[in-house]
Amino acid sequence: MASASRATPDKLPAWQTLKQHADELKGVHLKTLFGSESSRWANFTRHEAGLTLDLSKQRWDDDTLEHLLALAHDAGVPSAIDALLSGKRVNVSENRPALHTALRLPAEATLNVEGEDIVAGVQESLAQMERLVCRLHAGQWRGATGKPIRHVVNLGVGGSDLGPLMVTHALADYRPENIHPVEVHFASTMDGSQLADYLGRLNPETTLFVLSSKSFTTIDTLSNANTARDWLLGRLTQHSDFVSAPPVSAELIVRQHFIGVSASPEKMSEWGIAPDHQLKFWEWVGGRYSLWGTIGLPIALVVGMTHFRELLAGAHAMDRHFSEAPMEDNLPVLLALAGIWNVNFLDIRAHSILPYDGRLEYFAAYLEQLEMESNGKSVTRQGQAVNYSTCPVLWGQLGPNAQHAFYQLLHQGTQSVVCDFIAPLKRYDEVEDPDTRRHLKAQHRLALANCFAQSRVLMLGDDALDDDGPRPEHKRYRGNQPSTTVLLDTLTPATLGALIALYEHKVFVQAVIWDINPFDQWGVELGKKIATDTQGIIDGQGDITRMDASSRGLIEAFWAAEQDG
Ligand SMILES: O=P(O)(O)OC[C@H]1O[C@](O)(CO)[C@@H](O)[C@@H]1O
Repeated sequence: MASASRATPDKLPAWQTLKQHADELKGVHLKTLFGSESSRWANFTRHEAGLTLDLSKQRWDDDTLEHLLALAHDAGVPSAIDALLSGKRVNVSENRPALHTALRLPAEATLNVEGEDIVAGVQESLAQMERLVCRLHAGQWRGATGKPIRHVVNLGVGGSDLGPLMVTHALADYRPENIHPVEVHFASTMDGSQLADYLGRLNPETTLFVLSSKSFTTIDTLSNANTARDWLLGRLTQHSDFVSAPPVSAELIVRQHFIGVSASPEKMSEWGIAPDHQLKFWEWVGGRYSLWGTIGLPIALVVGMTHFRELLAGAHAMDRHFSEAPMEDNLPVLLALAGIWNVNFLDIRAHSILPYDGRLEYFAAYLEQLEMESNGKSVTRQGQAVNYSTCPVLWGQLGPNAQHAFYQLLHQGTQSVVCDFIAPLKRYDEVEDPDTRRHLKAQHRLALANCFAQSRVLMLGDDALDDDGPRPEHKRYRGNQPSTTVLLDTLTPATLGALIALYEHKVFVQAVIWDINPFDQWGVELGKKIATDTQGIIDGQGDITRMDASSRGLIEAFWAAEQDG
């Protein structure tokens, strides 16, 4: 990481140069940039690890990129990349490394961190996960009444939910054949509504819960876990209409129906998870960076270990590129610099993520945590308030659906938004029936046509039309909205791994330039504490008169509703 004494980015010479350069470029429309540079596609597009990154529709030119690269250099990006990948304590507020990249190193690699090679431990944790996956896929994992497990419900939230949820959905086509069928589900919300749905329709005899929580203290997950345990105990320790088998002991139920995944084995044991059903990981893996290890158990259950390892290999290919490629060809660095340019120099602080592939339905939700929990910070690594913007507001959903929802604002709203379009070049080759394949391939072409059309209209506005006849103001498009397009050669475990790693490293490079720590999340702590106090007051154990009028009114409304029955 950059040295503790480095200047904040706004004090670096390249920052001032960029400010002046932005003043010159601000009045230049994107269509003009394209008009004057026929080589934009070649200049601003790079291909790596099955991904094509097209940055040509950013509102920048060759000089901009040169100045941004100087900024990255002055901010110490190359040495920060080394520090990250070699296991230096880059997470300064928690005084530990951030070694998610170690989770995807090849088995034969070594990585010495503070005198210890950590690769062997990582491989052993993957091997333990593989043993559990094999038992489930062989139908050998039996519930307390002796029936093979058919349903696995992941109970986790944030990084213990979003990554596995996103990847299992994206790679559902990669389910291995000829295995005992195990369906994977996710329940995250503390209100219990997702879990209640599963409890209403799953058979307790054949359902296994994975308690996924790095800290094993997250109330959302623990409250779901307690509900699940009571549901199992209620159904399986006594005779019921629902369960045919004779009652079994509570101990056996907890043993056979729960796996724990956490960095705290003590807390898993306290909760009652059997030691051989505990999958561990390390404090040096951040929650939102944890899908690559044992938190990825639901992924391995859906796609099998072979595909899971391909996911890791794809991410590792991006890690190597990140580590070795010169900055001007380095995809994560370039993606990060485009973001810095938009946020800090063009004042564009809204960012939309728009995949044109239904399999990437949860990608935006995943990135919302990755980017905003990492870089939604306003103090430097030395604890001083920043006087420049950091992470933009980031949101998104499937592009084709968003076209019918919020694209109106992108095209004619009052503020600039930068968009990331994401799509695979090839799709549906594996569909066996020729007629269905032909139809689906036509739908893929339709989706790509829309994807390419939208970024073009956002760029050119009215000029996307050949006919520029007079039209009323409400039908005008100003264009000039920047965008990035990421094309996957095809969506595979490997290219998905590379895509996720691309964004992880982008976030890191931006954090280095902004001089903030992307690996902590102190901003979520106060809310948790006040929620505990508020729960006490709701339960009648605290002093409501200490509260503000609004919060008091809300609690009293709840009490009144409870009394009404
Ligand atoms: O895995 P855990 O410890 O349950 O935490 C879940 C999530 O909660 C957070 O700590 C935020 O509250 C995230 O950073 C994390 O991914």
